[in-house]
Amino acid sequence: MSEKVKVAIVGSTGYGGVELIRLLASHPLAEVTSVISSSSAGTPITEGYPHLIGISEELLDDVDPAGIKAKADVVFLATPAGVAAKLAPGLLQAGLKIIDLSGDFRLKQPAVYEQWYKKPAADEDFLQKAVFGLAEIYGESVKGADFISNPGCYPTATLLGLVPAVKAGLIDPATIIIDAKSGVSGAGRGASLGTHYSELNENFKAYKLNQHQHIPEIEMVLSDAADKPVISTFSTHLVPMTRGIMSTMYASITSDASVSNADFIKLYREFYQGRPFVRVRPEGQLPATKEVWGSNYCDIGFAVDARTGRVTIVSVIDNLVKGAAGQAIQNLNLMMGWDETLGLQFVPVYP
Ligand SMILES: NC(=O)C1=CN([C@@H]2O[C@H](COP(=O)(O)OP(=O)(O)OC[C@H]3O[C@@H](n4cnc5c(N)ncnc54)[C@H](OP(=O)(O)O)[C@@H]3O)[C@@H](O)[C@H]2O)C=CC1
Ligand SMILES: CC(=O)N[C@@H](CCC(=O)OP(=O)(O)O)C(=O)O
Repeated sequence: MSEKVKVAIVGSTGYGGVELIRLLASHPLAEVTSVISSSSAGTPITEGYPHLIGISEELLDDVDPAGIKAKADVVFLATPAGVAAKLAPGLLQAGLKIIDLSGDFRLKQPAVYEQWYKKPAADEDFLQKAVFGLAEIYGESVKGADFISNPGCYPTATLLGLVPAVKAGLIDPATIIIDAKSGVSGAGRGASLGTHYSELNENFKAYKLNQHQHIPEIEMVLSDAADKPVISTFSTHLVPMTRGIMSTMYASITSDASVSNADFIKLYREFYQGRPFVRVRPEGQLPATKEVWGSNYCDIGFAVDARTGRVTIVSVIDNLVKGAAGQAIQNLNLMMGWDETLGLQFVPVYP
């Protein structure tokens, strides 16, 4: 029996971090050997997260590259924007493999990162080294990579819903409008005015319109798929629920001939053949967030409107699983040359 790969998590006390602990607890080939905190080293993680009693009893470790290397082979960075940019070079130099869940290494041009994230970008050499880990689109470059940048939650739902149609030229990329909604865990565990109960409950609000930091990430991949520059409108909304993202996307169909839902379904099923985490819904069935809750699935459905010549594409994920920790473990599996479904073969929690 081979030894398990040892994994450390920086930012383990955040929502992405505890979701990694939850999922890795049943991974057959990986084990969490260090949970790390910049503010609570020396205390048990179960103090803040009693649901982990009996699962993660280790005391929280300091953020120290040499100490991490002594305990682990791979490190997940589940930290706020700006932290991984500073930490990753030292961790790579210490010989660790990295999977970064933040936005710090997704955009390849420092000026673009600084424009949208309003923070200094990572060193350009390291930006170029990091592989963008959207496995269903860039799987070949993810396999065996040492440094993976996990895609954002909204871009994951959005890009899996759009790339096949853009690549095939079935929709006009210039007409794409993306209307996305997220549950509040997408904002992390920290309390804020906009996310506390009385601001959120029985409320539904748009935020960061035309300013969201995921806009350049979405445009980067759409431009790659279209093989020409694409810009699009991307609007985000906060929904009073804990988990889930729904991306509803509108675009004009390019073909003069009548294109049907069945044509989209066929195209997407062929595109995602052999990709276990994308489920293309049958004719007339649109996915809902609860149908992927707690799972690594992205479910996609279509509604072609012959009257307007447009298609509406609906794509849903659980932001903490396929949008963060689950996708990061999928990337760990590919990094290590394992089956990409290891430790992720669970059924959505329903109802
Ligand atoms: N929530 C989601 O659905 C998704 C989140 N992401 C991204 O993943 C990352 C983590 O998100 P999330 O877990 O929600 O965020 P949280 O705010 O819940 O957690 C972030 C954690 O980072 C740690 N941290 C803060 N500052 C530092 C620092 N200077 N050095 C080391 N650790 C630090 C904190 O723990 P401590 O004080 O103990 O160190 C904190 O618990 C973010 O970049 C986020 O944008 C990506 C996709 C989806
Ligand atoms: C609901 C909510 O607030 N969601 C966050 C998602 C942040 C995120 O995941 O940020 P990075 O991918 O850039 O790390 C937001 O819209 O900013």
